[in-house]
Amino acid sequence: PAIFSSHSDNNMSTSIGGALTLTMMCDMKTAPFFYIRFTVHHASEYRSTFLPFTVSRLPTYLPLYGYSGRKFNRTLLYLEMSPSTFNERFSEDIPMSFLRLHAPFRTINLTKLIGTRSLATASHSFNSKKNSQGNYTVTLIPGDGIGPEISESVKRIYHAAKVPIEWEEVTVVPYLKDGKTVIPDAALKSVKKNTVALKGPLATPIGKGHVSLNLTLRRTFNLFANVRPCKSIVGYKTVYDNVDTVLIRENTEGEYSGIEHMVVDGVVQSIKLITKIASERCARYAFQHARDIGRNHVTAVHKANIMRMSDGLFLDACSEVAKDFPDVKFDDVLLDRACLHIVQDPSLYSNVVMVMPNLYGDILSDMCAGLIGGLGLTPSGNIGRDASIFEAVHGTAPDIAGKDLANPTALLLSSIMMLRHMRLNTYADVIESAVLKTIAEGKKLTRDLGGTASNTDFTNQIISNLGSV
Ligand SMILES: NC(=O)C1=CN([C@@H]2O[C@H](COP(=O)(O)OP(=O)(O)OC[C@H]3O[C@@H](n4cnc5c(N)ncnc54)[C@H](O)[C@@H]3O)[C@@H](O)[C@H]2O)C=CC1
Ligand SMILES: O=C(O)CCC(=O)C(=O)O
Repeated sequence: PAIFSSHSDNNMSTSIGGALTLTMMCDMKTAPFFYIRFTVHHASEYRSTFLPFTVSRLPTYLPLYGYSGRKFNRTLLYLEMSPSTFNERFSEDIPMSFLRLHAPFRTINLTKLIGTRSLATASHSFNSKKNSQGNYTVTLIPGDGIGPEISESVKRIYHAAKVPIEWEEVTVVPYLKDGKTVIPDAALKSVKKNTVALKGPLATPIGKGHVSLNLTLRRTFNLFANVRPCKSIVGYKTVYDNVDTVLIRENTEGEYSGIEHMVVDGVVQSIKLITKIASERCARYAFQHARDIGRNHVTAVHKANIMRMSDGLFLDACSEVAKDFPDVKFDDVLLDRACLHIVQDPSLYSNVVMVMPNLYGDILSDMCAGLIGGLGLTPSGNIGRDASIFEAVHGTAPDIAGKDLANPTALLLSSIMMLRHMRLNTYADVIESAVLKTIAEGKKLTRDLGGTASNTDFTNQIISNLGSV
């Protein structure tokens, strides 16, 4: 059962089996040693308890003497409670609104709660049941921009291939609840119930407006590992014909933690939050995935030479997890060097699973997509404990939206990852063969692949190439 019911970005949202972390802005009045009292005010009861948070000061202390004629003594504190303590202390539902934090000895003044988050510790495996018609129900989020067009293409191909899936279509539009942008309840309920979703891209306004609902979904459902494979398509000629990279991106924190604030006018601070627990579970997934796909080599990609503490922690976590996988070779490489190597000779990474912090995975996967023919071709799976959501690497492509020009391959290949996750391997194989054959034939290619076909023409060609299941 969920402990905190709210799923909004700035609220506590965690569940048994998770850990709880809090990040807060504080005015450091005296020494940075203090206890935090954590109280639960419930309609029927009042409880007050000291909780064994581990408190650490992030290296973000900014003594801005003379900068604007004032001295700033503000710092960010990061608190973490281990999963075992969390589980020991909590075994019931407690709504967020009943939680209060206190600093009892007035040594510290909590000025602002910037972010709270929870961490899942194990990955979800698919165990849903078929409905009375013999189909699995899967949530479909068509999304924005080209999303509805490419989703329609997937639906048509699935219908033609008689895949035993019934789509439960939900929209994800931002709406305000208690002053915060949240995802509609119907969408959350559907993903929670079905535990598997296929998602089109969602647009995020730049520099203003609502927060990314893509990131909100990943955090809400603890989608802690983002698997991004990228493979040259036989018969489709690019500069490289030997790309076969597999990248696992930490999906819930790092540079995408969404913890940003203005220190003073003209000075903005953005926190790259790296935790041992999130790094370890991502690394564990990467090692397990390497075993599952028959690669006996994991490489951590990082910049621990510069970000010694944050990337250093990520790297240490990977090295620690490596000890549990003695059959899998482990090494590491600096991100810039990895980029150089991949564009010079992608085959260097064709027997490896790369694992890396969030931002690096976002950028490196687009770079790999460019090597095989573009973003129209690369799929991904967001793997979590509470659910798994499959989506293309690309965005909403506003430049071609509504024109029937989009290439549906990336979403289709994401759906094929989803079918394998659901153990519907035969259907996955049939659809994959049809899409790869269509591209290799080159008769009906979308414009991003150098052809003149519309999405509809391309989809029709895939359908005509479907073998019998
Ligand atoms: N996971 C998600 O939902 C993601 C959402 N976005 C959002 O998407 C919006 C647009 O972002 P952009 O930077 O323009 O990136 P984009 O990936 O939407 O487009 C980049 C370029 O690739 C092309 N492209 C992308 N997908 C294609 C496809 N299936 N077929 C043919 N061409 C394709 C576009 O036409 C464009 O020229 C933004 O609001 C961004 O925040 C971006 C990346 C991921
Ligand atoms: O959320 C967005 O709009 C962009 C997200 C993105 O590029 C990603 O993390 O895959």
